[in-house]
Amino acid sequence: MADGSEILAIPLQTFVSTPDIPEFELSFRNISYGVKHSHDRSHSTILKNLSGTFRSGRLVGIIGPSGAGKSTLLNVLSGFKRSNVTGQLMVDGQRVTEHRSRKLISYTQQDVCLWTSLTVEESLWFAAEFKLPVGGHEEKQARIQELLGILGLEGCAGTLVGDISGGQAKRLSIGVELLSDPRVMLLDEPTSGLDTVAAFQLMKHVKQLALRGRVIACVIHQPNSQQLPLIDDLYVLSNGRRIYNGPTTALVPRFAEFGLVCPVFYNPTDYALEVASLDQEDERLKRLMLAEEADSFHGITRAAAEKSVDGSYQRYALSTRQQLMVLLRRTTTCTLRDSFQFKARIVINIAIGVLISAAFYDTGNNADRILNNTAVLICNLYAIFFTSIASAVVVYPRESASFVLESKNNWYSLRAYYLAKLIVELPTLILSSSIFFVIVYYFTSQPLEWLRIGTFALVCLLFGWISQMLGLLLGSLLPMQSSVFVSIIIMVPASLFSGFFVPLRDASMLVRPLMYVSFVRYAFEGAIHSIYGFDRPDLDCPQVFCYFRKLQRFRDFVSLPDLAYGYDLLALLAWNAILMLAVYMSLKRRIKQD
Ligand SMILES: Nc1ncnc2c1ncn2[C@@H]1O[C@H](COP(=O)(O)OP(=O)(O)OP(=O)(O)O)[C@@H](O)[C@H]1O
Repeated sequence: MADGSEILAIPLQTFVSTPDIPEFELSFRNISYGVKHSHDRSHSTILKNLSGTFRSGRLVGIIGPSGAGKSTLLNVLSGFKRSNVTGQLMVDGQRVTEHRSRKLISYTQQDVCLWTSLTVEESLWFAAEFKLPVGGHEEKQARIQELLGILGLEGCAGTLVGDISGGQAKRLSIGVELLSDPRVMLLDEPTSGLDTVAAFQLMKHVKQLALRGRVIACVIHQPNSQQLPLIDDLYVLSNGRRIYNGPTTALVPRFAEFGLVCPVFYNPTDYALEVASLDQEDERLKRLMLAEEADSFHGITRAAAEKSVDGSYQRYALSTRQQLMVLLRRTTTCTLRDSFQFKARIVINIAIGVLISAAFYDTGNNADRILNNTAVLICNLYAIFFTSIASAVVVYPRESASFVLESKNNWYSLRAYYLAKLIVELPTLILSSSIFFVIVYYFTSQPLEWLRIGTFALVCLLFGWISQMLGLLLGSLLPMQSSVFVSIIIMVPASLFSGFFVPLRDASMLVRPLMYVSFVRYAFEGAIHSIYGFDRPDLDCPQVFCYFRKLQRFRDFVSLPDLAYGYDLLALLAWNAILMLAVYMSLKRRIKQD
């Protein structure tokens, strides 16, 4: 890859200037967006009646003070924010509906959301598989190589995304969007966090993409004197209102018309930021805003507002089955490569299994230690719960952010993603918990009968799946810190009403309903049935007298109804179904959420 000195020496004329997309214009009219504050139910308008035009082949810089609404504008134009938005989006004067805009416009957010266990080239490959339905292997390979060249990523093509620099990651996230060849690219602060050389290098690549005939608009915090010549047009925002939309070179004279005179030798964008930061009551600024608003009404025709270019629309490039196959391949690659979490889960399961076995060694057939053996069963459930929920809660928030972004950019459907997720999670759960299960079952001397092993394993599996789903639900709803906290809190009432601490028969009328919904109770009861039900013969008694030698006494003691294993399974299955549906709904809500 070129170093900084080379880049700075590249004259602008060397950029590719032949557009490969016919000329067009993206315009938006009267865009307003408001939010309702949840704390005091007040309402504020973030974007106020914004209009503007971005032309293909030109690089547009969106600037404004912090909080002016730059990111919000990109979110609205890209369709990422849809509720509480009014206004129109048009291509060449024809209205574009929401679905169509998703196809035309790609949006690269400020935070890079990439799969760190894939290499740069693999990231582009998987994106190509999702986005380019037609074309064989060679064609995709050629497109990827071309993109690696355009974005200056050839040197790190084989490097894991987790190991590349911030600038390379930003270029890769642009490349990933470029694969589908969007006509409009919106970039939110692509240069943030980069040094001046890397920022210029990136802007140079972006400029080249614009020159190929796309509309490219990017939020830039403060373009420096190197970057400024690359920016053809500016869109300046002040407190959610437009104060300029036009060629960079015409900004200073335009402001001067309103008595806002840019000092000589001043960077015009610095001055634009100063103007945008003026008191909103400043007469010159008010006049400028009014004039801009009046200008923005020009050019909109009734015909333009009524026509639509939606036409036939296919949201995804692949069928659901094809999406599922690519998702499974990607997840498997990432899981195998980033095996730390999986290995850690196995090691933790073995360690806890050994600890429980040491503490309750050989209790299984001893009538005198039957209460200890009951503790083995509940400890077993706790271990499964925490190891299953913890991995989901810790890992999922990051993964779900990537999923939301890819889903909003129409890579694949929620259905395909969710199915792939479930298919990958199940063997992980089975493998990690069966190691633990075998250790504890054998060393605590539980009965070696297939019926009991099978029924107990089934209870553990269903309980583990509930824990995993609960982890995914929390991970998709809450930030990591909160979900870890909530996952621990949930276990307190769930175990209190498990029937281990307070048997159902002793529970007060107030507590009973809670026991009937506690998934830990059904798992615990199912485990007791497996181990002590199904007409198990009397236990060994190493003492002179063991009260619980006769197992019916123990079953009465724990108020275990006869023949209830099936009900326990049904209850666990119902919990699983509810949680799986809840995870699906919460992911659906995440995609729709602004
Ligand atoms: N969902 C929301 N709820 C409440 N306020 C919001 C919401 N979204 C945006 N805002 C407010 O809208 C304003 C504009 O936010 P936005 O992120 O678009 O600003 P920006 O110009 O991109 O700022 P910066 O340069 O600091 O990133 C801010 O005052 C922000 O607090």
